[in-house]
Amino acid sequence: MPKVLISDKMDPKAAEIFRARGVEVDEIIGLSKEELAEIIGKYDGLAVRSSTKLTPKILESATNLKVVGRAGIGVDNIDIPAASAKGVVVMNTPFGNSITTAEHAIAMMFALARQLPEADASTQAGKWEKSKFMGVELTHKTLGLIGAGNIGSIVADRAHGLKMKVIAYDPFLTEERAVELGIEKVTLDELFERSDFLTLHTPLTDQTRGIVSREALAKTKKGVRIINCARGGLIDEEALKDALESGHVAGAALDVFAEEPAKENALFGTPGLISTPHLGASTSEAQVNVAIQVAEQMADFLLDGGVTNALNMPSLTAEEAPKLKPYMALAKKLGSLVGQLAHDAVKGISIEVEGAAAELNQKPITGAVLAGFMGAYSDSVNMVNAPYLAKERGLDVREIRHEREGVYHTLIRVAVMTDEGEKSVAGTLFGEDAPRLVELFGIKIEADLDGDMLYVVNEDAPGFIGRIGTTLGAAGVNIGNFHLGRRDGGGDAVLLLSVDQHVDEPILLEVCNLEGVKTVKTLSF
Ligand SMILES: NC(=O)c1ccc[n+]([C@@H]2O[C@H](COP(=O)([O-])OP(=O)(O)OC[C@H]3O[C@@H](n4cnc5c(N)ncnc54)[C@H](O)[C@@H]3O)[C@@H](O)[C@H]2O)c1
Ligand SMILES: O=C(O)CC[C@@H](O)C(=O)O
Repeated sequence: MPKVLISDKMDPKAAEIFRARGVEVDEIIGLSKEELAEIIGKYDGLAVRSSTKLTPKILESATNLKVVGRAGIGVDNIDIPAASAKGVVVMNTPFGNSITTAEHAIAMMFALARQLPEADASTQAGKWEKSKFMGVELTHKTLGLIGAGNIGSIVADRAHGLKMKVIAYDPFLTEERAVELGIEKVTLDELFERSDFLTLHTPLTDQTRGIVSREALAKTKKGVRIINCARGGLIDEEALKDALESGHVAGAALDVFAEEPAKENALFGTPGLISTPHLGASTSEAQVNVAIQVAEQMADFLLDGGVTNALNMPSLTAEEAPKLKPYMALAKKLGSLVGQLAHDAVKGISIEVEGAAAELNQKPITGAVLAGFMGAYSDSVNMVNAPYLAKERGLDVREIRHEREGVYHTLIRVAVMTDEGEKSVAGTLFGEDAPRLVELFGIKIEADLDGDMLYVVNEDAPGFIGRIGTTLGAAGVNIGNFHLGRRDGGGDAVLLLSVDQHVDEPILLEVCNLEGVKTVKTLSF
């Protein structure tokens, strides 16, 4: 009988389901990391919320662990690469707490508009300060969403009921989906300039970290009110404190903090701040939903090998898996490349397989492309839910199969349709299993897509490679590999550099300022 440990406070339904399905379960809450490392070796499954940190060190001791289930959305507390390397499947429950979290954001918005916590404290202190707490109405105010995925779109729906005007910045949101949601799609700057209330609903990624920065706050309307029920690192907390103190920001309601548990924080005590201890998902309904889902999914996997909502594993049969594995690795890298490089709203994506790839089940290849593509925008996407999410968001997904064999024995081409037209990338397998990019936006280029990379488009003129090499060298960035491509007949050249470390913003700016540079972007695989 498989054995599961529930190591965070979870609705009793989870344990009930495990037992009913024939899975042995222990519930031990509040273990230190040393205690967890000591006992984890006994378990086949680990069910967590956000308190348990599944680090590489703990995984080292997890000699029997096969699956980790996160009763919730964010998996920041689980080291997924380390779990994958160890062959441990990581699952989450991407939709179970969305309504609850959206409702928390709306509650925070009301609390800010009418200063409810301060008014409550003052009234209970016997002060009856009726004239001190002048509020604002929500009706006809503009609500700016950063991120309009599952939770953001529910917030938009509720805000419409409150007669608010909803605008959103989300690079993944198509015009069609925005129209369907009744949201006006705007640029990030416009969102900062126009919002009376601003609410965040994105995962924490390299692109979203510090998205509400000091510079961004300076662009906001005086008197803006800010709500964050997503992830702490999205806001520069020091800058927010200054903006609250100066009165530029009228109020901020935070459920999440850069460091959690936030027992101390520089923002605490700042006038206009409302805070809750990461309560977004804390309703009995949501906790029942996520507990049931996580227990069912983990029991399915441990008892029957069924895979649902896995973040690091495709749904596959035992025979297909080994053959498909290198093709899926290639597909995911190509999807991730276009996801990271597509700046405009993508309306559709086509996945074309040719040669040996055309003889295989195309669904997992498509799933891998979509997981790679959408993984550039959201951390809760996986092979299983990526096609569903793509459909829900109006992304037109096309699969094309050619039996023919071209220059390469096998080829996968991924094309995205944007307002600016179609852009495509293509890759093959070198040998049996080495994924290799062979074409990028119409330019022939051969590259491994691996680790940290730099994508540069420049004028095809002499001396450029020397200049970029010198600039990166002077900044202490070691180049592992250079891949070059140029458009036939002249014009732009493309450079893909493998670098030994993530290239920070100031260095990126230096590269950007080099003569002849048209575009620079960091990539990560
Ligand atoms: N406070 C809580 O207890 C609580 C509960 C549930 C979820 N969350 C967090 O809320 C966040 C949103 O969850 P969700 O289920 O809506 O996720 P989701 O993946 O459905 O939506 C995220 C959206 O963010 C968009 N996005 C990605 N990068 C962006 C960028 N650079 N700029 C603007 N938008 C960008 C994506 O396109 C997507 O539409 C996650 O961070 C999740 O962990 C918090
Ligand atoms: O489990 C919780 O309480 C928080 C969950 C939330 O942050 C999530 O990402 O699902």
